[in-house]
Amino acid sequence: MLARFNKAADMLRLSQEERHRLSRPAKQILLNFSITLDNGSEKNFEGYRVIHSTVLGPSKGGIRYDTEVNIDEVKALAAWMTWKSALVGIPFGGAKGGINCDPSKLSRTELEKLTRAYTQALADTFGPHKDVPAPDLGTGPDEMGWLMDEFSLLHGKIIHAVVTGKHLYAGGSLGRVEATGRGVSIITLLALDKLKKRSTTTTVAIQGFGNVGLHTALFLWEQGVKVVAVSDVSAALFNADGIDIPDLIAYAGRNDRSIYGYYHAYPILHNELLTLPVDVLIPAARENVITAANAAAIKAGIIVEAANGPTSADADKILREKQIFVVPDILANAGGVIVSYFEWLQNVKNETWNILEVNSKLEEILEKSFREVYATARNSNDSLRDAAYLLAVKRVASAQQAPDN
Ligand SMILES: NC(=O)C1=CN([C@@H]2O[C@H](COP(=O)(O)OP(=O)(O)OC[C@H]3O[C@@H](n4cnc5c(N)ncnc54)[C@H](OP(=O)(O)O)[C@@H]3O)[C@@H](O)[C@H]2O)C=CC1
Ligand SMILES: O=C(O)CCC(=O)C(=O)O
Repeated sequence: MLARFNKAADMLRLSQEERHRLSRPAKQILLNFSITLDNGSEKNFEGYRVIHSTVLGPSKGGIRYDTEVNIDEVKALAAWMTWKSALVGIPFGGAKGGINCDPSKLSRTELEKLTRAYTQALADTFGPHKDVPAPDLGTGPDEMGWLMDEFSLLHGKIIHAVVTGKHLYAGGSLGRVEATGRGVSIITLLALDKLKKRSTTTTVAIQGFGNVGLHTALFLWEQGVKVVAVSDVSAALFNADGIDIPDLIAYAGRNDRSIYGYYHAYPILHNELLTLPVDVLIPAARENVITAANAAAIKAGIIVEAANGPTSADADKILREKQIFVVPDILANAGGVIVSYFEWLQNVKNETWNILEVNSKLEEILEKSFREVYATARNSNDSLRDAAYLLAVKRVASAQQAPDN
């Protein structure tokens, strides 16, 4: 994050003071709390919430339940949220949170206790006009619902707008569950169109088959794009004729959400997926999967970063030399936070929008943002990533310098 930020700061000729103010988080919270497990024993957890910036509005960003989450990761993810919201022009700052845990090893009751304990610890930090969490890796509508419920109990009234990504019955928005994947698919099609590479034979490989990967695969499949490879932790699968995504989703639904053992595709090695000869590679799982070690072997002409931070800074240079068209995460996966903004607006104004309204507004914002980033990159002969950072950092820096701040 810092390598990319510093490049934009150089281009904008920001002073050392401005760089510090913009790049360092406004607040970092490290939590330590325990819950009673189903077997009666106590278990201690470390939790995090980092508020990177509130310059453009209340801080906004997901909560991650994962064994690899740590304060440094959350700091980078929080800053990415600031640049993402600024880039697509929604009035939020950036934040991120997490709990170091393995959600697959916790029961539903334990996950609920964990989420409620985390919310209690952050009851003074969260708030509809202060800091508004959302789902990320390892969390979803259940966790967001428990968070909303606990926060409301602590404040003695229902407060829907404290969190987004909730179930519909708990004040969620139509279209939020699939928003990030829908956004990734919109951006992928825009990139293919721009490069005149969209055809009936366009092929895509997707790493990750969770919320983002699954919905990206589904929407691209619906548009006639051949999804030839997908993976989760348990397996990586390939079918040169294209995988029947609805059939795979149904299979995973019967198989504890795992794609392992699906019989209409061949198992391949996880690393192989990243270097397949496809038109588009979509990393939709974790950070730092495209590195200096494998970047030279990538054969896709387009990479659409659905995950946050999937490409390491030293891999960027190699991808640029190979003239791979990389759509950066802060643009590619912004669909989630955009529809989170719509959910927050509906909650604050007590409104319910229909799905056509949600999806058409989402598409409008993403198309405009893609056009802006593409034009900026062309004018300055920079990568889309440099252009996106330039636009985003400039917006936050100008707001910070404005007389009101
Ligand atoms: N949810 C959202 O709205 C947004 C998410 N993002 C980003 O998108 C990414 C994915 O998030 P999300 O889909 O919500 O998370 P989920 O927890 O829903 O899904 C993660 C997926 O990645 C898979 N995975 C994890 N590690 C690997 C690996 N090494 N190789 C292959 N697959 C792997 C998981 O497999 P398994 O199920 O087997 O564990 C799972 O299929 C993250 O970077 C997140 O920050 C960005 C914007 C918004
Ligand atoms: O929906 C949101 O508010 C944030 C989602 C998120 O964490 C992300 O975009 O990385």
